[in-house]
Amino acid sequence: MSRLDLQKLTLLLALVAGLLTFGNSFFAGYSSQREQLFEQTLEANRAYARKLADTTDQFFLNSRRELAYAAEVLSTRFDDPAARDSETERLKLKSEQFSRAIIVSAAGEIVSASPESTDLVGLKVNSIGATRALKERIPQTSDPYIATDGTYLIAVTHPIFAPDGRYLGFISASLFLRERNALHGLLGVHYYRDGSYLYVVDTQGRLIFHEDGKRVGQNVSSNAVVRQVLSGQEGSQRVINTLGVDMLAGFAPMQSTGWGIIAQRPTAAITAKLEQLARTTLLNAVPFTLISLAVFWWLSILISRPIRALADTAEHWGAPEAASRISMVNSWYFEVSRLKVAMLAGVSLLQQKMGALEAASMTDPLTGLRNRRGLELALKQFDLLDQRYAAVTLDIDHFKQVNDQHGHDVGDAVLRFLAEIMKECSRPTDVLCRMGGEEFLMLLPETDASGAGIAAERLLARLRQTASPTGAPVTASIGIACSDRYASSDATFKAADEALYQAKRAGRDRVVLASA
Ligand SMILES: Nc1nc2c(ncn2[C@@H]2O[C@H](COP(=O)(O)OP(=O)(O)OP(=O)(O)O)[C@@H](O)[C@H]2O)c(=O)[nH]1
Repeated sequence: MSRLDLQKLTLLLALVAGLLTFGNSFFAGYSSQREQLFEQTLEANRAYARKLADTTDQFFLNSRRELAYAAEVLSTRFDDPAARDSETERLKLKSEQFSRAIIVSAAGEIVSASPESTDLVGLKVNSIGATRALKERIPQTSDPYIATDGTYLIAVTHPIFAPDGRYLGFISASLFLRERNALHGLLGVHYYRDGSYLYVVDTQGRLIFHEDGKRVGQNVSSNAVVRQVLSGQEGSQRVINTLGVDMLAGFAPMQSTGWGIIAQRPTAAITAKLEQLARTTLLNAVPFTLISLAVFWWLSILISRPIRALADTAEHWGAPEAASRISMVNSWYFEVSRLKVAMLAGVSLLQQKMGALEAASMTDPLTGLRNRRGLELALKQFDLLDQRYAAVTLDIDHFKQVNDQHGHDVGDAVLRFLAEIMKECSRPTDVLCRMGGEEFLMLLPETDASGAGIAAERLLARLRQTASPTGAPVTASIGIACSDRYASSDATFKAADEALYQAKRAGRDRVVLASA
């Protein structure tokens, strides 16, 4: 598996951060919108239930007034069949509010009915509603009951009294609950087609009105909302309905009858709407997300590029061009510029140390002159530049005696002393080496035999004139050979050595030029 680099890492971090932020705000927005919608729906349903309760109350008030008027008319004409039929007819047909209108005598006999087709006239009433009306003799709106002819209804009744106070009977207008009735006109048109509906319960919690006509008559008093509205409360509540559906219900009681009106909307309808909204929001967010990703990607490249460039140079710190490669990195932000400065310092330190080590490996520790490795490097450079040189070999005379007479330390000091004299008597371009023991070699570039001879004589003269660490001057013998006369550097050195040997044999303290 490839290792994660900074660019991928920054991109990944940006992605994770972006997703978390987006997810967080998305879900926070979603939840708060849902709560808000729930509250709005609950309040709308409460207000709607209230409005319908008021409208329905008004309907029953008006109905009572109508009946009161009819009772007034009939108080003096109760015995007139035409008058009775005229009132039932008016109530049933002209108002078109009621399913049926009847007049019942004080003896409990139906004396007029509209529509006439019902053929009720002459029947004795025995239903709960009629019995109660006959007994209580007051205007009232009944709870639902099954009428004498088996119809499930509610009835608005008004007693009829003669002017002398004699009870004559009552007039009744009824709504057939299992048929289309005035309540449908008042309540039936609901505003949503998403499972929202409303229903009306009587004081016992039985359904008087429901969009599903088959449920009329069913007792739903176990419903928490029904219990509240029947206790006279108005309000709203999230509730699981009798069929197990999660609903947002608003409810209001009716003043005139004590019934309750409940308007409700399925919670799922709102959630579905919100989910649609969420999908749209997500889809709308796609282009923005893509643009953000592209920007993040571009930024991650910008941020990681200098770090990567620095990391690449780190693999080649030892290389001579490392410093210049690091310098070229575009350190456009603070951290990278700090890192770059630190790396440059590190590289320079490393190269110094490496240079020092390299120099040490080519230097004779006692004298500070080049050793054999140093000589080889110098020869390579001469070869590269095709440079000729004069090889000057030098050996201290009777050095053994120095050691013997003055001790090894003084011998060392004499070797250092000679090295200093060699440096003083040479040019910066001359290559000065200690070949081992008390043997030295000088390469004088672009110098011919006579030039080298003059330089060697000058050095010997200087030695003769200067007191060495022994307290007295030391002398040396020198052999010279010029490279242009020999096939190789080895041959040149060999020739110079032979010349030195001749100088020793000839009595030392002298210069001998190799005879090629
Ligand atoms: N103090 C000191 N002595 C060294 C060092 N290297 C070699 N020698 C001594 O140098 C002496 C070289 O002596 P020889 O090669 O016999 O020659 P010489 O005495 O210089 O005599 P000629 O060369 O013939 O003039 C030896 O005694 C070595 O011990 C060194 O690094 N320090």
